Amino acid sequence: MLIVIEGIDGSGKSTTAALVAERLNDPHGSPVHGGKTDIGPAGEETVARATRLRDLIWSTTESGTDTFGAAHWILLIASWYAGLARLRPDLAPDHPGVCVMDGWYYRNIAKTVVREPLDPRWVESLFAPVREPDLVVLLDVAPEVAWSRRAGAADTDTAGGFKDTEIGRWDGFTGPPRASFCAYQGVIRGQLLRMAGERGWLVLTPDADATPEAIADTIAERVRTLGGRARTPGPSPRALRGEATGTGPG
Ligand SMILES: Nc1ncnc2c1ncn2[C@@H]1O[C@H](COP(=O)(O)OP(=O)(O)OP(=O)(O)O)[C@@H](O)[C@H]1O
Ligand SMILES: Cc1cn([C@H]2C[C@H](O)[C@@H](COP(=O)(O)O)O2)c(=O)[nH]c1=O
Repeated sequence: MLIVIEGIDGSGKSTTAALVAERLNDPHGSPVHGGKTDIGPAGEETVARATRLRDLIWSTTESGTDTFGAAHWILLIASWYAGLARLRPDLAPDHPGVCVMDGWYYRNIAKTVVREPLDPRWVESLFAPVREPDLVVLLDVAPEVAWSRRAGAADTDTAGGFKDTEIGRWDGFTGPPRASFCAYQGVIRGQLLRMAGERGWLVLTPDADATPEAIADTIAERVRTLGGRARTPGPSPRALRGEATGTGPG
């Protein structure tokens, strides 16, 4: 079973995903908590190739503007996910265990269609080889909340821990870092909510003071409810996800 925690930058995806994995029992072994950049077990040559691609996407120094363009980036990212689907046994469609991923490619699609007027159907089609999760949980956190957690509430003039791309510098947002982050991430949040509606994700809108543990408890409970049914013939995982759409703690 593949569970994905999605949300804007800094919304708490990795914190929550780790806690959800801790809370789930799995007869096939311990639930795995993973990140999209984890390669998994592989030979030296494969690891070297994957590392080069990963660094090209996530570890290269990004200048203040996007030199290469949204199509370039999304093609690289689609290439990463196509390979990952084959490298990571826990992401294989027939893997019996539970994997909780912090983030998937959805945020990349959102950023791409915000950046340039590319055909959204073409952008989405690039990810056709990638496994569809059994459940996607959108942590619908306000950008102001995400900013204050990471950068500090009073810190408006420095970028805190956020990258230029997260502050919207590639997307024409030029103001002080906090204002730019909130404006840009507000647009991305809107795109993610649109995708949630179209794809039947579970949308959680936690109170700003909801603890990660409380949020993880809610998600784990929802997964337990879905888990048994998702493995039995009958309603498709998509139908089950649609059934689960709603709001959560807070
Ligand atoms: N419910 C919460 N309440 C308070 N702080 C939280 C909560 N969830 C996460 N945090 C804190 O917010 C910050 C960002 O969380 P985290 O790194 O999990 O977000 P993320 O969505 O994975 O970020 P990124 O998009 O950069 O990968 C961290 O400092 C984390 O400890
Ligand atoms: C299309 C597009 C791509 N990127 C690129 C540049 C960054 O290296 C990574 C960041 O990905 P993450 O999953 O959000 O960490 O993707 C981007 O930042 N914005 C875009 O619109």
